[in-house]
Amino acid sequence: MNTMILALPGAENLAQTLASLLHCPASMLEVHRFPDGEGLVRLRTGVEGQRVLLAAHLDHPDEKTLELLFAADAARDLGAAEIGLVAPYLPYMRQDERFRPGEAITSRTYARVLSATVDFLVTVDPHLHRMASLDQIYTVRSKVVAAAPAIAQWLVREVPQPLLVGPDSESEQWVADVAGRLDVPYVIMTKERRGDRDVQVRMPPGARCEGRVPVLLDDIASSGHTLATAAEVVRDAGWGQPLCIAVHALLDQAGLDLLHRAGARRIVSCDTIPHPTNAIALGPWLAEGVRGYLQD
Ligand SMILES: O=P(O)(O)OC[C@H]1O[C@@H](O)[C@H](O)[C@@H]1O
Repeated sequence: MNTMILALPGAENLAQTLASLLHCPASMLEVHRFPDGEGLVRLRTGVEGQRVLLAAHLDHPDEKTLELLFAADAARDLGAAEIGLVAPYLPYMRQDERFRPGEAITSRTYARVLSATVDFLVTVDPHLHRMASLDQIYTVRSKVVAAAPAIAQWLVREVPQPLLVGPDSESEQWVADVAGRLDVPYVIMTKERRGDRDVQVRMPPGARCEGRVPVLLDDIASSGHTLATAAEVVRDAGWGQPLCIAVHALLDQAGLDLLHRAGARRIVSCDTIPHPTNAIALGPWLAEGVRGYLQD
C-alpha cells in the first residue's frame, strides 16, 4: 500500500521530515476560514487506496482538533485505505481523573474521539501518570516513541558531567531512563501543586550534586512554574544554575521569562511542538515508530 503524509497547518516541517525519512510524498492540508470562524479543509491530492499519515502538532488542541477530525473524515470519504496520526505531543493527558466533583475526565473523552477518527497513532512520551499505557483509554493501535535516547545523545554532546534532576515523582520515569543511558546519578524532588501557577518543590534530604551540572528534566513545561520553582530550589541548594530540558515545550514568553528569572542557564526542548527552545530533533525516532505500521 502506498503511504502519503498529510500535514495539518503548522506541521509542514514535521511532514517534510517524515516524508524524506520514510521516502513518501507529503501534501499540505488547505484550510479556509469563513468570516464567522468556521473552517473548511481541502485535500490537494488524491488519497484513494492509500495509507494517509496525518502529521499534526496538537498544542492548543481546542483550535486544532476539529481540523484534524475534518481532514481524517475527508480522507476516509475520499477513499483512503488507512489513516494514521503522527502527533508528537498528545494533548489532554493530564486530566485523567475527576479531581473535583462534576469535572470531565477529558483524557478519556479525547481518547474516544481520536480513536473513532484514526486507525493508529504515533506519539512521544504521553503524560502517563496514573495510567500504565495508552491502551487503557485509546482503542486504536498506538506506538509511544521515547524521547530519552535523543535527550541522552544531546547531553553527551553538550554537558560533560550532568546530574539529572526530576522536579516531581511523575518525572522519574523519564529522568531514570535518560540517567540510565548516560550512567549518571539522578535526584527526584517532591512537588505539591496548589494551583495552575502555584507549586512547591522540595529537595530530598541528603541529595548531593558533587560538582556536576544540574539538569532539570520534565515531560511538559506549560506555565513553567514547575521547572522555575525547581530551578530556584537547585540554586538555593548551592548547585549553581540548572539547564532545563522539557520534552514538550508548551510555555509562552511569560513562562520562558519566569525560567530565566529563576536562574535557568539554558532552556531546551524536543521538537514535539515548534518552539524557540527546540534543540533536540526527534524526526528519526518518530519515523522509526511509524515504520512499524508500514508493513504492507
Ligand atoms: O508547572 P507547569 O509548567 O505549568 O506544568 C508542567 C508540569 O505539570 C505536570 O503535569 C507535568 O508533568 C509538569 O511537571
